Amino acid sequence: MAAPAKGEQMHDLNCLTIKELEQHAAVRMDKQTRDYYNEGADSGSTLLENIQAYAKYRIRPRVLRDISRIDTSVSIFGFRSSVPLGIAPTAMQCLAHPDGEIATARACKKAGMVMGLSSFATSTLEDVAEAIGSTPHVLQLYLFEEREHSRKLIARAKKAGYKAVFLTVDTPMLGRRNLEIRNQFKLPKPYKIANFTEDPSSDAAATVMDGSSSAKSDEHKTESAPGYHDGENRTPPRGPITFHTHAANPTLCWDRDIEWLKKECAPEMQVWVKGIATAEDALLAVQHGVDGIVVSNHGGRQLNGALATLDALPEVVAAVRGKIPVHVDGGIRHGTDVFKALALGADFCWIGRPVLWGLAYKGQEGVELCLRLFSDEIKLCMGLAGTTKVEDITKDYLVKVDRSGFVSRL
Ligand SMILES: Cc1cc2nc3c(=O)[nH]c(=O)nc-3n(C[C@H](O)[C@H](O)[C@H](O)COP(=O)(O)O)c2cc1C
Ligand SMILES: O=C(O)C(=O)c1ccccc1
Repeated sequence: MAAPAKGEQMHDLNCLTIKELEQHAAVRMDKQTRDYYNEGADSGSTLLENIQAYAKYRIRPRVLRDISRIDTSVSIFGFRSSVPLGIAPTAMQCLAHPDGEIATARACKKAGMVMGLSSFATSTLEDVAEAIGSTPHVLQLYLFEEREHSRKLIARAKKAGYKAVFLTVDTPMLGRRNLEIRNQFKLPKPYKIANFTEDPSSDAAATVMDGSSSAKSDEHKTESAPGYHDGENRTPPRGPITFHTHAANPTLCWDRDIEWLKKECAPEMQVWVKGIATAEDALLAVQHGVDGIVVSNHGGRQLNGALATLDALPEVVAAVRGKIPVHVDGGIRHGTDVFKALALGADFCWIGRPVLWGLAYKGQEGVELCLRLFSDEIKLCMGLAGTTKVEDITKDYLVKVDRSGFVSRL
């Protein structure tokens, strides 16, 4: 770390960009972790397009506007977030660094940024809540077919002060990730899927703890059938029952499940849906009274061939018409990406992999660096584009460049 001269910012001269952070992380992670974190589903084209979509837009900078006071902050969950950017929930952060989600929580607290915690975290939701203190935190939820697991998790989250539940809706089946399959990905000892270990008799705990096929899988086959809600006595997937089988819930549907979740979460926690990609589903989300939407394709890890999230964003924004907040994640690697997403109508953005790379690079310090790089870039972009307030970032600041180089106003 270079010592800052007066009035200068602190830089890590070995790591000045998120691209460099990715490169440092790549050589520090073992192959299984690197592949699990970085890959997308199938050929990975949606993962790539999430990133490339940002290059289709260019900024129209305005000048001579006195940008000496730039305010990058926004209100979210009754809190003033330092930037319009939060940390998306990603599973098993202890694979990147032993401090895992706790390091991420501490870095978020320092930066004044909201954190999403995965249901499949390697730290308990209570420990993460304690580490982040009064900075808002939300719990990502996979609604299990065994409702009791979800009910317990929701009750714990309420007690620990989580502001919202983000129901992940893009995993009715798990996307095909070929490197994960080839590596026979398993959570190495001593790490645990921390939120499900308290009740060793439960299916989820028994199967997520070691990720392997065991005597429990046979029990699961017979016991879990009543967990399906369509009345059919279907057989759960064959083969090893792992936490992957539990994350994917093919029975999820709007009427029954959103109503159930809203009742369970009220009044303390909001209910958001994460993984909306169309105007039709955005309208359904509004009709079902959810509190907010995250336009997401799970970082290109689910349906490969799905639209890049930045390309899905405008139709969602148009459909929602300001009735509820619309957030976006996927492929955000620069401050200018955040600016472009906001200009296209997003209220807030989230980053997934860059935080994992920060963790792998230097634990909490690496996450702090990641968040600082984004914050500095957002401020610089706003200033150079001629904006001093986040609310002022509108589509007037963007043009779209098509493949032949033709530039059009939005
Ligand atoms: C390694 C990894 C694990 C993830 N785990 C979860 C998860 O447990 N729950 C969830 O809803 N999304 C999960 N996501 C998706 C992220 O929340 C987010 O949508 C995505 O990472 C955003 O794309 P980005 O990585 O390009 O920023 C995961 C993503 C990655 C890369
Ligand atoms: O890897 C993922 O993208 C993910 O969401 C997940 C997390 C834990 C278990 C299964 C899937």
